[in-house]
Amino acid sequence: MNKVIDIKNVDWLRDGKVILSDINWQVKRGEHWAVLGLNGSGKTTLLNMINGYIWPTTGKVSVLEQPFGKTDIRELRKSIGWVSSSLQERINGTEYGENIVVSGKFASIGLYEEPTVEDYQHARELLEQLGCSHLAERKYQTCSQGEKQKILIARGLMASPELLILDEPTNGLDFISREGLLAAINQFALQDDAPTIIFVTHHIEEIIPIFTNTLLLRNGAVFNRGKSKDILTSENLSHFFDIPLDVAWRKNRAWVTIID
Ligand SMILES: Nc1ncnc2c1ncn2[C@@H]1O[C@H](COP(=O)(O)OP(=O)(O)OP(=O)(O)O)[C@@H](O)[C@H]1O
Repeated sequence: MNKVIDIKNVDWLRDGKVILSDINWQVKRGEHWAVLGLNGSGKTTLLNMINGYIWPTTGKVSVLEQPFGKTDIRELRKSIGWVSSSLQERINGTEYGENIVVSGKFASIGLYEEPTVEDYQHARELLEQLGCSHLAERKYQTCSQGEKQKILIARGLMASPELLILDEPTNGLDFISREGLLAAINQFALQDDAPTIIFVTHHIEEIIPIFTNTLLLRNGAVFNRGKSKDILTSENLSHFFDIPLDVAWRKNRAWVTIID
């Protein structure tokens, strides 16, 4: 399978207002993308569409080569892992880390089906890959924000998805925890069997090297998309944010300063 996401000429209108406008975006297997945009630029709306929660007003959407309109969206969702802050709010705090991870297999919040010994083994392997095996036996409510995010990412990986969407996973993290989480994501993404990752952020410096490609969204439209090295330049981002910016690349990441 080559095209993980294929969005063609998509508009989405609500209450007479254009929320997404002429979106064209293709994600191929082997690529990992960052999606960058200010508040209200349409990032969540776009993710809702990729997950089949909303339908394009015009245009075509195909995910994992399943054209919307001709596919069972609920079946398709089993191949998509989605980690968002709204998920975080729905987790039962008294539940243990490994149970939360295992629940990802059933796409449920609690455990309604009986997991197997292999499921628990897989959950522990995922926690280990994210550098947090010790959280398996910890109650969720006793975990730090960064630890909670790692548990939720492991949960998102439990069903071995082909596409993993991380919607602002660093929200609420201090900079040390944030770097820890980004390092874990980077390392995980380098594995051969890693899913395609879409990483939504407000922060340019969070676009770590595995995010080879970047989509810039502004006012519900694609401002620019392509190789992160070409997209994250002083000139481009100054136009994008409409403010003079200087971008310095350090350790394969773009760091931004506002020029006064
Ligand atoms: N169901 C809806 N009905 C009307 N307007 C909507 C609806 N969903 C989103 N919008 C509007 O569409 C715009 C884009 O919203 P969206 O949540 O996609 O932005 P975002 O980039 O995810 O923002 P943030 O970074 O703040 O999460 C906003 O102006 C929002 O108010």
